[in-house]
Amino acid sequence: MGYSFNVDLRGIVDLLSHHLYASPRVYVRELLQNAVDAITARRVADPGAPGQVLVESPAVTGDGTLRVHDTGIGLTEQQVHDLLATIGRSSKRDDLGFARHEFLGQFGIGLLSCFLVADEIRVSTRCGDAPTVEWTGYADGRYEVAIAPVDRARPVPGTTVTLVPRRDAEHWLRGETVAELARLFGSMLPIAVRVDGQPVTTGLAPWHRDAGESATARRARLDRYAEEVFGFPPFDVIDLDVPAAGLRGVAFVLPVAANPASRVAHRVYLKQMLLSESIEGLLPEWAFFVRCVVDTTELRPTASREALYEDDVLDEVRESLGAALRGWLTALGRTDPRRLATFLSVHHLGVKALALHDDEMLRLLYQWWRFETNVGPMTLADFHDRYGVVRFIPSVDEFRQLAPVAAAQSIALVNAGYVYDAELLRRLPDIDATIDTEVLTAGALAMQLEPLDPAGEQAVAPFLRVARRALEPLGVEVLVRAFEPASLPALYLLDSDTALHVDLRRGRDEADDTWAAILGSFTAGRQDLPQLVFNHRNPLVRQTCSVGDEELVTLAVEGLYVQALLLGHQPLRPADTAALNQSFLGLLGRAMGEAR
Ligand SMILES: Nc1ncnc2c1ncn2[C@@H]1O[C@H](COP(=O)(O)OP(=O)(O)OP(=O)(O)O)[C@@H](O)[C@H]1O
Repeated sequence: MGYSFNVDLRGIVDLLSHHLYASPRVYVRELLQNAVDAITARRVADPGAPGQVLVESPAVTGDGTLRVHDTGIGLTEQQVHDLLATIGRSSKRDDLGFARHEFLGQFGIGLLSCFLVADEIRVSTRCGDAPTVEWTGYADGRYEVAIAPVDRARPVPGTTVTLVPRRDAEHWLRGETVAELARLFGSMLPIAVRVDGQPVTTGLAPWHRDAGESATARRARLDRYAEEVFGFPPFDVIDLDVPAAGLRGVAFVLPVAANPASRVAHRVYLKQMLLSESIEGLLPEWAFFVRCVVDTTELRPTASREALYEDDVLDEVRESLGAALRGWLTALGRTDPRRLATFLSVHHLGVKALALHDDEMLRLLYQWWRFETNVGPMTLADFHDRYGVVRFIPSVDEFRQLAPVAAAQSIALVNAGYVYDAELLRRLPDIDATIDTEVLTAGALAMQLEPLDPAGEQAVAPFLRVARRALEPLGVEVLVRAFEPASLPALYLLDSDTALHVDLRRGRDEADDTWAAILGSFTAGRQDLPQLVFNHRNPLVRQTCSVGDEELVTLAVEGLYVQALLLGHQPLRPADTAALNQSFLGLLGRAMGEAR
């Protein structure tokens, strides 16, 4: 046997009025919406019918209540029972239960939001020539209906909704508060709304074009709007138009970098009524550098009207708005590259994140973003034109260390150590197969440094022997090469791969047996060591090579080793610090001894 659900009316009213909405202020929106929908409905049959909504605050009514009068279609007694007293019943859906396009409402619960601020809702309504009906609803789910006595019969069709405020909610009904909320939610409505006699609607969207308004004046007006609503003077304003979603609006480009992790909230109107000031997910995630204000006829609200319903139309809107922003960026590159460069200097992180998966954005960066290189700041396009292979180093420290040496060997290098850069450079062949990219490793650079001739090799052999003996305990391989700049005595070379194995080896030596065995399995068979390359063109190194005094050579080698570590921004291990102390104190001792 089948049963129907029972409903606890008080629980449902409480749920729908108190727990669906984030703030009581939405009651003004729901009342305006019902009034506007009623006028729309009346105008379907009678396009010339008056369209006015008048709100009277307690200051005007004088009895502590708030009243909303409209010149809409009104309700018959039967409709009152059917629509006002049945939760979830709405006149704004078609026979199949779909929302009718011309109306703002659809769920049949909006009026209940008035219980957020009121104990009692009274409706006096007249439809056509039918008698005026009075309905009173209470927060506990009871309601009363009666035909109005003659002295309260309405002279013309329309509806008045009266709210009797709850004790602690009177402030929500104050004239200024209601006017402010009516302006916030309804200023764009095409129907005249007055609060205590003052008009609150203009019917104009911020992006409208006044006849005779110049482009500069419109831009100044939009700038003021962005300041007022979003709190910043926009870097640029992008007009948005997605006909398939009945969407119009503008995107304001932030003048300062936004935190990619922060909430990106937009102001969204549905059929000219503000849905929410903080809608997320309207744009693709990467578009964190704009704030939008849009009006749409096709997107669907959730029942609380505080978010957009995730559906295919929203997906398409997201895609179209993303395309509009990308179009703006590429157009800026064509028409005003300097402005694009300024934009990129602020928002490069966002664009780089986008370029990881978007060829067009990668092309834009390739053409216009100036990377740090060891031959000065330069776009990748220029770099490629000048040097062919786009050689880069994926670590800032390594770049700092190798850049001057590479420059002296005429090797041009890009610093790709900042976030996303290395991945973007590796992706360059995706946008142009003729672009070669290559990571410069420390090992490859060492290969470029000129070896000594056989006689030179022989001459430095005693030095090498002493240097190797001094540095072997520190796990460093020693070489002598001749390279520029001659002012650099020694170069410490450690690429990331080797660094990893050096770390693992160190960990293995310091760990207990179990860990040592695990770490050992990673380093097995690898003998990579960092290299210390002495520069035979450096006068001090030449001198050290020719000194017969082994103790002095050892002290000099240790000192030069630690200096090379510091130049390469390498951390000093205890053994390195010990070598530094030994060298410094030893050399001082020798100098003092000689001075005596
Ligand atoms: N001012 C009014 N004039 C005429 N009819 C009204 C008025 N206010 C409410 N109604 C009727 O009461 C019904 C229920 O209103 P309610 O605000 O609860 O829901 P809705 O507007 O249909 O949908 P939503 O929950 O999406 O707002 C409406 O569908 C409408 O038929």
